[in-house]
Amino acid sequence: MADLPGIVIMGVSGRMGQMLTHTVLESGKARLVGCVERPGHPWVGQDVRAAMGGVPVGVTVTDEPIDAIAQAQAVIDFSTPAASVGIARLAAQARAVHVIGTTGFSPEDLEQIRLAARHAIVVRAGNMSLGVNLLVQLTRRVAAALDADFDIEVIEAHHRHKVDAPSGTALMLGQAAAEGRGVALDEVSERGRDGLTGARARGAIGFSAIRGGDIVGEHDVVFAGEGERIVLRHVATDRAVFARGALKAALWGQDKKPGEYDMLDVLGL
Ligand SMILES: NC(=O)C1=CN([C@@H]2O[C@H](COP(=O)(O)OP(=O)(O)OC[C@H]3O[C@@H](n4cnc5c(N)ncnc54)[C@H](O)[C@@H]3O)[C@@H](O)[C@H]2O)C=CC1
Ligand SMILES: O=C(O)C1=N[C@H](C(=O)O)C[C@H](O)C1
Repeated sequence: MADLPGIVIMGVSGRMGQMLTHTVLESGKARLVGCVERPGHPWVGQDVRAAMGGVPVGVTVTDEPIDAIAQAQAVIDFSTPAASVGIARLAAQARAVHVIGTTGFSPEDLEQIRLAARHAIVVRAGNMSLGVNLLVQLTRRVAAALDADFDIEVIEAHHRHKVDAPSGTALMLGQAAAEGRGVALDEVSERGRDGLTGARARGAIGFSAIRGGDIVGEHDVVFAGEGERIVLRHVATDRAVFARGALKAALWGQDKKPGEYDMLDVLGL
């Protein structure tokens, strides 16, 4: 047991943090060595599983990520962009694999993560599920096979608490569609249509977002032509799919060289 990789979970009280805690504790493949929450959170100072209403496991939630990460081989981080950028620096110093599931990064944030990955193994993906990463590859292939007579739209739906849009997954899918088509996403992306928008631009890749209730995560990539339509769809019904992918990434990263990787690397897709 002592030789299994030690994992720290960032944002442990969150929807993903709690799912990750169960996944790591029950995996038999890794040890839970630390749990981090933001300063002032009521879980800080409590045993993580007791805070979740279960039997204590001997891991106390801390708001001091440095101490936790110093004894870990990997940090699994589904928190906020600001927290993840800070942790990227600490994980790099500690030479711990940093698995980043957080979404909603600005270009400046991504540059900070890229700099940290010069010294550390970073695995970052807007979606860690096997199904979505397969969908990314399918999207790239379909977009490469069709020309701009087929309009591409990415539609996503998430729970009412989600704070960023388009979702990280929608951006991955849009990026794959753009790559398949041989264009730069920034130049063709159409977001937030409202009012007299004018007709759709040929070659645009559109994004729209639904927010409501407890939807875990649903993504459609629509290729709409004259007289026919192809719809590629992924529906997540359980956050365990993201947590399993994140743990897989943490284990996969143990023997890799510093650099920025994604789930396509981890899954070999
Ligand atoms: N890549 C993927 O497969 C997935 C990514 N996500 C992303 O993961 C992120 C988190 O999602 P949820 O768990 O639903 O959100 P959440 O809001 O339930 O959890 C975030 C947690 O991070 C904590 N946090 C904030 N600042 C912190 C700090 N400085 N130090 C430590 N903890 C801190 C919050 O207190 C909260 O408990 C979002 O960006 C979401 O889009 C979510 C699901 C799957
Ligand atoms: O916030 C979420 O919940 C999710 N976020 C990720 C995203 O932004 O795509 C992944 C998943 O869809 C759930």
